[in-house]
Amino acid sequence: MIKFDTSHAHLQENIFDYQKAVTLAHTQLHEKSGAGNDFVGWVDWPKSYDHEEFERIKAAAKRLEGQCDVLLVCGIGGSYLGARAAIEMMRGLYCQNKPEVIFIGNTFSSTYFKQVEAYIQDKEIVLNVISKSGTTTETAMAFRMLKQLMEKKYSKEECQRRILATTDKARGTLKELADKEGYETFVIPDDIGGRYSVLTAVGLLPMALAGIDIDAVMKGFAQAYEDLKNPDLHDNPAYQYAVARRILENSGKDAEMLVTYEPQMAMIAEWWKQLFGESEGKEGKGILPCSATFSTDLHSLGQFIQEGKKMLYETLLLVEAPTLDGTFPSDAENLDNMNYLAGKSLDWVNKMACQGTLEAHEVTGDVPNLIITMPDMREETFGYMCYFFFKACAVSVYLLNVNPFNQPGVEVYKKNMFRLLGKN
Ligand SMILES: O=P(O)(O)OC[C@H]1O[C@](O)(CO)[C@@H](O)[C@@H]1O
Repeated sequence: MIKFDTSHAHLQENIFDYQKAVTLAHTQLHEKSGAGNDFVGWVDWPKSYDHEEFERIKAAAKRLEGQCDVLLVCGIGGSYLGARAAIEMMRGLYCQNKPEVIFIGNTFSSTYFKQVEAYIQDKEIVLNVISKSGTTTETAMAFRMLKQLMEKKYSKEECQRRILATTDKARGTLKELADKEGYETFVIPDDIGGRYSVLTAVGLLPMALAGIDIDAVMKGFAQAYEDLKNPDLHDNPAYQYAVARRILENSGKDAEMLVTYEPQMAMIAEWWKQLFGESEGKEGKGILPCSATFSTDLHSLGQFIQEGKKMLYETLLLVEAPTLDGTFPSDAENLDNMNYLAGKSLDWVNKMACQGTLEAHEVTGDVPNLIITMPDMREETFGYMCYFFFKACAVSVYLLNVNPFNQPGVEVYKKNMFRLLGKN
């Protein structure tokens, strides 16, 4: 379903020379014998996920269908990015179906919170708070304020219907609070870290509440599990991508720019940045993950990519069939001289821009390009793509001799912040 192409990357080593190291990384993942092996629950999740909970997610979505104008999804990092990436990719950015989805609890910005608060005042709302620890400050602050707002607006029983908590199965502040208040709870599994959790309740509940067919998402996820379970590099595009990254790094590329040509995929890039950045960026190692949306950013970052320091390579995340398309109209007067495009499809123009840019960057600019192609931006493809990136990331990071499943560096800012906030 996903195709991977290195023919524009000018790799200076042979991918297949890495077979031994890849087989070892694959075995460590599947046999849970590598670094961070407490957090590899996602590897078998397409098969082993909790089917009973999955049905509860669908039931909650059905129960609340048509009852909210705005779905508030309160979380940060791995408890936020996947759900947003999924919903934006599959629904597009100006979806007219209800509910509107607003993400909150992912910033300390007072203006952001107050504007959302004012915006939802007269709207029917449902709130899904998502936090494994329950103590993440951005999320906990927003949740307290939203909870109070909802308690003013709705009865206790109605709050119990409209507030859903996704958290640890047994412990933690949020689990205790939810049980005490009588909210329905959904589980973030112990052995799946935040950035690998989008196809647990963390992402599936917001997706289902937003009207997305999560059966189809899980079908694509399971398909990827089958397609990518062979360690043979000839048969495994995710592992080819994992190796290509290391080869490009060996040739002096310190940054990987994930490029999409669809604005509704911009959050996929944000999700991908956390996945690779938190998994790989430690012990002074790693490729900096960054992103761009073309052609928009060709009018800003394009200059640097074309002629700036040769420190980066691009990974194009391309889509064969757009969700919607149209035809460019002809104009009798042609005052804007645009008639040369009359009758062409809008997506064809986007594809030609991509082709021209690839040639400009690769050939003239000497910037290697890896190409990942997906058939569309629909449910099955989303599920498939998640597993593709999970496996590619974990194996790529194992090849670097780094634990892909911890994030010790994230705690440093928190310590300083808590000291300044007077938390003991
Ligand atoms: O679900 P929680 O505990 O609120 O954590 C959210 C995010 O915070 C981090 O721990 C980093 O601070 C991420 O790894 C995680 O995805």
